[in-house]
Amino acid sequence: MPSSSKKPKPKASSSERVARQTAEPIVVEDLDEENSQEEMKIPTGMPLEPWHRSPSPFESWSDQEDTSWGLKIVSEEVDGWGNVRHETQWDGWGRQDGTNTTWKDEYIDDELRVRLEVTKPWDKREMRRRRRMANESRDLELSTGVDIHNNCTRYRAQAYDEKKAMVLDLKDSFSAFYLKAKRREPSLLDENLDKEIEVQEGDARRSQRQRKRAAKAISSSVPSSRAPSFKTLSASASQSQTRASSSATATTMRPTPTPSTISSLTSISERSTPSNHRLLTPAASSVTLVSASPASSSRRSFSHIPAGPPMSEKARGKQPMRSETIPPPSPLPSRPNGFSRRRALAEEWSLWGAPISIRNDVDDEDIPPLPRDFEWIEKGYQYDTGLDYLDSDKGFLMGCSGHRSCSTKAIGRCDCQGESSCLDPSGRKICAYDSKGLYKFNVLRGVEVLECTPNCECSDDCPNRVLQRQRDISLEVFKTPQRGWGVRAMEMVERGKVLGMYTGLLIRREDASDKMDYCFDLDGQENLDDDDSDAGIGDRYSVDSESKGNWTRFINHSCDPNLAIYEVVYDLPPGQGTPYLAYAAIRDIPAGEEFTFNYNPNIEEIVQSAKKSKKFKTTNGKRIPAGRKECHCAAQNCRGYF
Ligand SMILES: C[S@@+](CC[C@H](N)C(=O)[O-])C[C@H]1O[C@@H](n2cnc3c(N)ncnc32)[C@H](O)[C@@H]1O
Repeated sequence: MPSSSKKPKPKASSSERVARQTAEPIVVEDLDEENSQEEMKIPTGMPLEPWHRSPSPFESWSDQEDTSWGLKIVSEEVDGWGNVRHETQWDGWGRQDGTNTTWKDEYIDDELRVRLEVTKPWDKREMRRRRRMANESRDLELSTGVDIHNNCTRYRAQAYDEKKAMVLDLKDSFSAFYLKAKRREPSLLDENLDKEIEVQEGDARRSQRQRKRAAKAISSSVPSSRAPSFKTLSASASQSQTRASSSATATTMRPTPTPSTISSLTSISERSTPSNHRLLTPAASSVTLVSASPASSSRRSFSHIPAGPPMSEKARGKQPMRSETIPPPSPLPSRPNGFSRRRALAEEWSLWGAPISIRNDVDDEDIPPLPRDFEWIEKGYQYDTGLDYLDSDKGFLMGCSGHRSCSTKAIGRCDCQGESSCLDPSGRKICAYDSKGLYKFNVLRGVEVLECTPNCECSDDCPNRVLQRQRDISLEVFKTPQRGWGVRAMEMVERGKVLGMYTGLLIRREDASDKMDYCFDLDGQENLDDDDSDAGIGDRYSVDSESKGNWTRFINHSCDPNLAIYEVVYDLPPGQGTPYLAYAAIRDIPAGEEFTFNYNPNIEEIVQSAKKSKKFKTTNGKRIPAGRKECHCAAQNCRGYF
């Protein structure tokens, strides 16, 4: 439906502007004129003029500034640089010749740099069209008879990406199924196999439709044009409905305490003991989360959020290979009026596992300051330009034959542990987890833990699949007085509990700088040191979670941490320098205690080298090594910097 907008004054087209700015104006000829053919002839022997696009005919407007017009976008044009112009139809307006459209550069809010509400009907229609195109055929058209400009329009390029992602989705589910089926019954007739594969692919499509419906439910129930449009919402890979529904049941069955039972997290944390596992549900915390002036603060924070495209094909491609380990987002219940920005964000973050809530008792900041295109990645990496090859073919990963070989005691017998360097003192391969899935802290720093891979035949509850499991601890992202936002659990966490992984954009080490607050080198250290002698050497990588990541990006540093980091691989090859960074509880952590880890395990070396080179700076009267930050962890053994 057309939305209302201010006056239809079309701006001069870009070529028109060029014509106006050049000292020697380009003569604009009306091609409908009878003699236009004469004008266009290029005299032989003359050098060719640079190519100029024919400018739109000049139109003058004498509209009142405050006139509102209904408008409808009817087509768009994308140039080779991706700039978009919309053809717009204005209600009750037309030229004498019967035409009633104008061309306008992309409808963008100059201040917020987001597409305006008026483009929504058009964007939706285009998306439906692209999806139809992607669904109609699974062929990938690599070259066409049409010219390169048409081939590169947004319409075609996005349809191509979506189609590719869909094919990859199906391919993954197909090969996983095929491997399993073949191992289960090698003599399975091809005919039967074909039938089962059809069913499998049908399931993948069905779950894709369900995901889209879930994402639609979210976007349509947020009552603002600048509603968050977090791309991963509709971007999950094909996933098992069975697990999804069982996890949804678990969540809804939890008791919801009343506000009086959760008056303060601190008091709960004081009351909690390892034998007293208390659980706070985010439903309860959200009751108390409304800030002093919800309307104004939520409006302010909305300005960070674009009404951008609703999904990222890249994100979809990067969902974990073992699709069963993460359930698809389930449709959310309908929300009351006045639904807050904070709750919307918390609900989105909660789609991937146990609930996450957001709380601020310190000031009136509504939500953590996120880049407006922030994208949630619960597990895995996205790859920076040129690094896609690291996300290699899963077919090369080792696989075990399941049965009892994955027992935590006899892990050495597992075929997938061929390359494992997790060894006991006598050189035998050992499992990094106990039978409850708790990390045993028996692995040397830098040694990668090899969990079972997508090619293993064992089930999802295999004791050697831990980091890849769905997150089951409910969390709270909360504002601290001196360390910005932090994160804590809403329930007691047992020693060895594996909480999750650091996710984000995988970049080359040399592209990481000390300015990047959310960047961690893939050796478990925050990247703070510009003079890092490792930088640029060999295949070393870092993970940047500034604009893509999950709750772990909120974990602050402490000189007396309660979490440790270790390295894990399961759907990427071991030894290529791209392990996942897993967080495990070093000790029992009471509900409400902030999660922290040591950003600089090798701080001693850093201090020694600062002493040698005499590189120190003074911050708030404290003398700290250059490149370090002042620490406010408040631990008894705090060094004062990290
Ligand atoms: C990965 S982020 C952690 C989340 C961050 N607090 C936020 O609000 O998004 C790292 C940044 O948090 C802050 N930070 C973390 N630990 C801190 C500490 N112990 N003392 C002071 N600031 C800290 C620093 O600004 C650091 O660069």
